Amino acid sequence: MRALKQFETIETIYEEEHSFSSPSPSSSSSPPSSLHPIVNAWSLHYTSEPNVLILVQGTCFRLHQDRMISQSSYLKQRLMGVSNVTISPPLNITAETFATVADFCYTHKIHLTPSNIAAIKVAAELLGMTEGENLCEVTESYFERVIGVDASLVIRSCVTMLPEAETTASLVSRCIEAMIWNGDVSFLDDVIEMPSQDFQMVASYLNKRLPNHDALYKIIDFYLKEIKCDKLREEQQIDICNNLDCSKLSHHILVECIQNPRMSLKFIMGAILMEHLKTRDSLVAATTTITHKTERTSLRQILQQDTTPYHTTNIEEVMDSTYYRIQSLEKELIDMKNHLQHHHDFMNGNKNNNVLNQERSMSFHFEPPEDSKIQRGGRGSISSSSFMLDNRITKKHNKLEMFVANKTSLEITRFFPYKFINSLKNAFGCRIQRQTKRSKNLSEKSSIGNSMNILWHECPIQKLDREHLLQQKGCVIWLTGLSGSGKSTLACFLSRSLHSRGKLTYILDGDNMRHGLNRDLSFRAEDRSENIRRIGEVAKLLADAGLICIASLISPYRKDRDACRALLPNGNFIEVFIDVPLEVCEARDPKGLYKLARAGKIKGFTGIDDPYEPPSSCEIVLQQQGSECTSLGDMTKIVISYLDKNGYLRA
Ligand SMILES: Nc1ncnc2c1ncn2[C@@H]1O[C@H](COP(=O)(O)OS(=O)(=O)O)[C@@H](OP(=O)(O)O)[C@H]1O
Ligand SMILES: Nc1ncnc2c1ncn2[C@@H]1O[C@H](COP(=O)(O)OP(=O)(O)O)[C@@H](O)[C@H]1O
Repeated sequence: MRALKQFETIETIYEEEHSFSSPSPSSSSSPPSSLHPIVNAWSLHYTSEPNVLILVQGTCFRLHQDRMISQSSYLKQRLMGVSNVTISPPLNITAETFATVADFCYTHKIHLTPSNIAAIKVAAELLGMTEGENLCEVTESYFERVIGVDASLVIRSCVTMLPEAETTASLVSRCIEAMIWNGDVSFLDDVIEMPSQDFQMVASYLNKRLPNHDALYKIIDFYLKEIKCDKLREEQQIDICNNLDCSKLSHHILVECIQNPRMSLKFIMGAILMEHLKTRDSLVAATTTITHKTERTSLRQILQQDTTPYHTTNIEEVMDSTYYRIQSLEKELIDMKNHLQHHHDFMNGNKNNNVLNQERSMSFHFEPPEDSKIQRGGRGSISSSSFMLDNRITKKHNKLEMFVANKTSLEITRFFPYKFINSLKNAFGCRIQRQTKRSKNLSEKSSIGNSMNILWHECPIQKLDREHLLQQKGCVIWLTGLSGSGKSTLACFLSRSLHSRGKLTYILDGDNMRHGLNRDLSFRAEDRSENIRRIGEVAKLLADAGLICIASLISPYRKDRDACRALLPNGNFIEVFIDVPLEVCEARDPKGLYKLARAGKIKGFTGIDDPYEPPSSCEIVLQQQGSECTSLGDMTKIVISYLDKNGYLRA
């Protein structure tokens, strides 16, 4: 193919065709003038007039049919037996782009840039330019090269060409993929501009392209967070989340997903199952000696296998507990025998007449109670099915019987020492699980921190019992944010509102705690960590007491907050980020501290010369609405409705 530069005489044979079909002549405009000389030169050289009209978004192009159909399968099909064709939306090609493409059809030269590549590539794909010199290939090879060096520019032009940019050649997802490889996250600015249906499409392409979905999770989470999930319909949110494949997420991201309130419930369920299967696989891998395991395992088999270790653990616990109960029974029986022996000897003064050494007296028979003082019954009593204490022990002709028969129940309790009764209560009265725990703890003396040989003491009244009493679930609402963001104020609002619903709360305010428990701590990083750790520990106790504990402190470092979260059972730590910009907090400056910090009179002030690390994923984010602060009433409602929905306000 000869370049048209070589033509010496060029006449203008190109002309606008105002009468060409729709739209009306008034809406037509001229194609770029650079195309005129090229078409003219071609006409002169081959002595053939332009013989087709192509109308592109209001602009008429008079061109040579053979030039166009030799390169474009779309035009070849459309121009069959006709001499005019209209290219209009939804075919997303502008007149300017078409002129460049037409130019290429004549000259096989094209000037590609990061800003025009998307439009030209899309046009080439839509027009099926895979014939002849092949604009599809030319643009493809340029695109591949340019995204390696300038993907941030390219993606901008690609996003404006959505959805075609994605449907024709996956341009946006390929840019994102390239940028992920280069560690460049500036594409997030472009992502946020996408309408949800475009984002959904790009995410679905990324789903297929990316071998690991950690980055895709971050992109989806960012999108859901920034556009605020509540602006999406539930199905849209589900569709977006469905682009994540749990099996392609690494462990820590999977765990993060499960706890992420922005993820759809369906996705979280899938993630939990995947986490469970992964854990199971690791366990199986660690324990099994089978090396050739090629056959597929059915879900039924998996579940059956899973229940086996569970049952084994249960059986072990019950056996532990039974063993402990037998041991303590034996011990108490020996004690009881010794005490009876002792009293018997004492009363009779006859050490040789030892009834308890006779075979018969080894078994105790307690008569059915007439007015029993301690009976089988509720928690705290001797709850064995076989022990009933009466004020008479029947052992005819035995002096012991007479002695006992004359005693009041109080004396009987003296006679059977408290320790014995308490031990019997322990041996019989406590629930198996609790007993098991205690039996373990008894044998496991630990060293914690600087303390040696310390035991954990279990009490039969536990968190669930207290929660039942209070009709609420013990938890920690952890308010974090800059100084002046409104933590203390919101804590009071929450406490008051919950109080009026009959719920028991307690506030741990950073400022207040520094007046007492934490008075020895400064604002250096390590002291802040210690401050947060201590408050976390106290909060944990309050939650265990069944209270709704509201901790309100800057807690600027993510790892410290995460450490507090880890202290509590899952779901008991509700992190609330009061996301108020520094400028707003600084303008409020209720204590004048920002002013002092700016003047350098306070060093290491959060937000000024000490960092604040916002939560990367927390249960609730309370953000400004545009330039307006969310009202305290609304913030309170958001938190309380979270508590309500998640069952914290009932036992
Ligand atoms: N250097 C520095 N940085 C931040 N804050 C400072 C500082 N010095 C004093 N204050 C005042 O102390 C309050 C913060 O205490 P906290 O215990 O919440 O802080 S932290 O969680 O240990 O970071 C904080 O109170 P709030 O305004 O309630 O947050 C400040 O008033
Ligand atoms: N949602 C809100 N809108 C407007 N002002 C608020 C809001 N929340 C708190 N404030 C005001 O901001 C200032 C700082 O609030 P405070 O609760 O002391 O913050 P923190 O405990 O985070 O330092 C107070 O004067 C308070 O009245």
